[in-house]
Amino acid sequence: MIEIKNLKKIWEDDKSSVLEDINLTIEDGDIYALVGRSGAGKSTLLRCINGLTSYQGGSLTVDGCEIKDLKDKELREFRRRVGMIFQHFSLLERETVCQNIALPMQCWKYSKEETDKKVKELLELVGLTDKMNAKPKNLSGGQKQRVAIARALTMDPKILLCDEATSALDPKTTNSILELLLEINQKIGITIVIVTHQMEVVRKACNKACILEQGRIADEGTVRDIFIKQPLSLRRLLGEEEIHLPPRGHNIQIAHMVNDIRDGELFGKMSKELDYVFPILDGKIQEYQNDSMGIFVINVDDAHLEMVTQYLDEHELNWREMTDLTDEKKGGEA
Ligand SMILES: Nc1ncnc2c1ncn2[C@@H]1O[C@H](COP(=O)(O)OP(=O)(O)OP(=O)(O)O)[C@@H](O)[C@H]1O
Repeated sequence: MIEIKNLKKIWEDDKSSVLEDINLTIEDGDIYALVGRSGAGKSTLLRCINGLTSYQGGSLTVDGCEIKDLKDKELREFRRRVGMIFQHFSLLERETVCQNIALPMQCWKYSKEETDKKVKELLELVGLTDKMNAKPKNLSGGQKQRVAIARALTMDPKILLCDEATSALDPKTTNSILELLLEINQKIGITIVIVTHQMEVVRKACNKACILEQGRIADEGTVRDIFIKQPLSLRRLLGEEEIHLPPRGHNIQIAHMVNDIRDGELFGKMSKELDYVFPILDGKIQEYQNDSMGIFVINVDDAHLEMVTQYLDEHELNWREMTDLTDEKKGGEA
């Protein structure tokens, strides 16, 4: 378990604060997303977790062990158990796939026999057995990331840190890498922490997330709750300011998990029961780990606002009025 309490980090050079009062818990087996705008402090927080950068206040423990108290040798030992992958894969171009994967075991002086056995297992896990003798320059981006994942798993880490690991990949390849990460998470129970700016990565792969804004946690919780409640921080991140809505009436956004809708077609039923026809301005279904979420925007006139919002509350549907990003009515918090 990774426990972070009141964490504070200041850059030494200019004494600027980059992380302030960070509190979060990442349970064993979580796939946890750290999201936020560029410069919010995501990579810095990730680097605090594996001791690549220090922190000045608060506490960061991994399985009860305070990272900033670790001496050099202990820190090296700790890092063996934390794998890391990056956006640009960081492979050695002159070495083959096999040699790249074997690298950490060679550094730690494992026997050739043990190394070969492990590399073979990992090649199978990441689906690259047929590319074992290829050089990175002859691999696609997705294949390179598979090699990097295999290399990160050689020392049987308990934690895998992913820093924008799918940002350089096309959507289809991103999906295949996410499927691999989910498979690894389920097969070996590894905890995965993902820094990303890709919301589809958060929705498809992660069970929990934290939104960082200027070095502070703006929102934190299960991915399902964050996306269904659509907090201000998420909308700022999604750039909702740019959506143009009708100036008349009330634009109500409704979010629900598809599995939660038991009574068939939601809006037809609502319109019939309320005897009120309203326009649906926008609607999309987004894929989540084990479900899909419907997000719709309807426009309601003044006279029917109370009736509609009461209906939504009674049916425990998450809704909010899309006014501006700071002042809004909200329901469905239950
Ligand atoms: N060594 C450093 N010294 C001083 N400031 C730094 C240093 N490294 C990073 N920063 C600053 O700290 C802030 C957070 O950086 P960080 O890389 O953690 O952000 P991020 O959320 O990961 O951003 P991005 O999504 O662009 O990678 C930024 O303002 C950055 O300029």
